[in-house]
Amino acid sequence: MEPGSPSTTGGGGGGGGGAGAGVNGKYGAMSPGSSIQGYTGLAGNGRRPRLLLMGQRRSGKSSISSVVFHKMSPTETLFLESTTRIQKDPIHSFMDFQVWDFPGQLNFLDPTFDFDHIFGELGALIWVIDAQDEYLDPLSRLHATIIAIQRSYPAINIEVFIHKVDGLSDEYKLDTQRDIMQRTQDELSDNGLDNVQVSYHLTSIYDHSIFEAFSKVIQKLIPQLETLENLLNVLCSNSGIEKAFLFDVMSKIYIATDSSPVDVQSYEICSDYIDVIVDVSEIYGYDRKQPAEITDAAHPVVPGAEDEEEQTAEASSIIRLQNGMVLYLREINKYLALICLMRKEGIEKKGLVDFNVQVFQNALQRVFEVGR
Ligand SMILES: Nc1nc2c(ncn2[C@@H]2O[C@H](COP(=O)(O)OP(=O)(O)OP(=O)(O)O)[C@@H](O)[C@H]2O)c(=O)[nH]1
Repeated sequence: MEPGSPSTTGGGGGGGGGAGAGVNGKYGAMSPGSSIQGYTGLAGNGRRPRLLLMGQRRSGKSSISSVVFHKMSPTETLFLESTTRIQKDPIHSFMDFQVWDFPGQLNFLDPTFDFDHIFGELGALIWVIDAQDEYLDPLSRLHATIIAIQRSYPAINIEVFIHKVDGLSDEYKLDTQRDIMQRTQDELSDNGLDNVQVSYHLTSIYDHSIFEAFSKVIQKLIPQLETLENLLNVLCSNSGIEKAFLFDVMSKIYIATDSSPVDVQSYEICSDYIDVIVDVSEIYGYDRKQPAEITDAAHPVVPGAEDEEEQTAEASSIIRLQNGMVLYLREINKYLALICLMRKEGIEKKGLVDFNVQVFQNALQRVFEVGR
């Protein structure tokens, strides 16, 4: 959370220390050293991955970028004007990357375009197809693009967003996806490209699907992903947590989760929880210094100001749900928050959960430090 997040520590009815049935003896404190096992090393080349948003005119590229990265409400996208030149949007978050939004009418396969300038940085090509519109033409442009870039830039992840599926029945959505996949596979095979990995996502800006799709796209670009998953697995198994997500708060993209399957409802409730926290922060938050600022000689703690502990304490919050589950949120750093879903018995040992989360947080910091 940004400085200004609420000091909701212990809020929402958490911290109950009732009879500890259910978790006794089952979970244990994590040892600080054990949690960074499985660390696999980093690319650490200091480059900013680039996400290229391409597709036909009015397919929804600018809307996607505005909703996910600029918190625009989906209905406001109705008033977006057509993009006339490449929009380069640097995103500063837990990982710096760039989003390039291409005008739909631009023919970047034209030899006058500097291919290397567009595709040279490692990243992802996100091809947006309007599923409510005629898609055969856009699909052949996608095929031509993959064929043109594959040999020179095989490391680019190709992600197809079958977009605007909010207006379609479940059956029609799946039929459309199947058709697009089949046509793409056939076309690539005919061109001798049998092994190209293309991922498909059904998306809409009117629900969580666009955030989930972006989460998957971004995760592929995080060299530490495997380590983060291992850390979350250790945290879950030691703390009675059923599902844990590490979220980038501002974009609501989850950058890692434990290896149990993601069910849409858990993801949605965690994502909604972030909205609640961000809204509360905006109203009741106060300016908190970052730890680096506090120890910085240029910014000494002013006598009489809130004490150092309060200044640096991470925001946290607990919400008990009607179905007996508990949502536990803890700020990890300026950008990231951990959100866990657990049974109410799990939170009866809140001290243990807090301790394990602290160990997880320290390990995470070390992982990112090595990355830098
Ligand atoms: N129903 C529905 N409409 C959407 C969705 N995403 C975008 N739109 C609408 O699609 C229209 C075009 O969106 P834009 O984001 O301007 O499309 P674009 O691809 O950037 O268009 P160009 O800039 O011309 O290339 C807008 O009216 C959006 O409100 C979606 O998920 N569902």
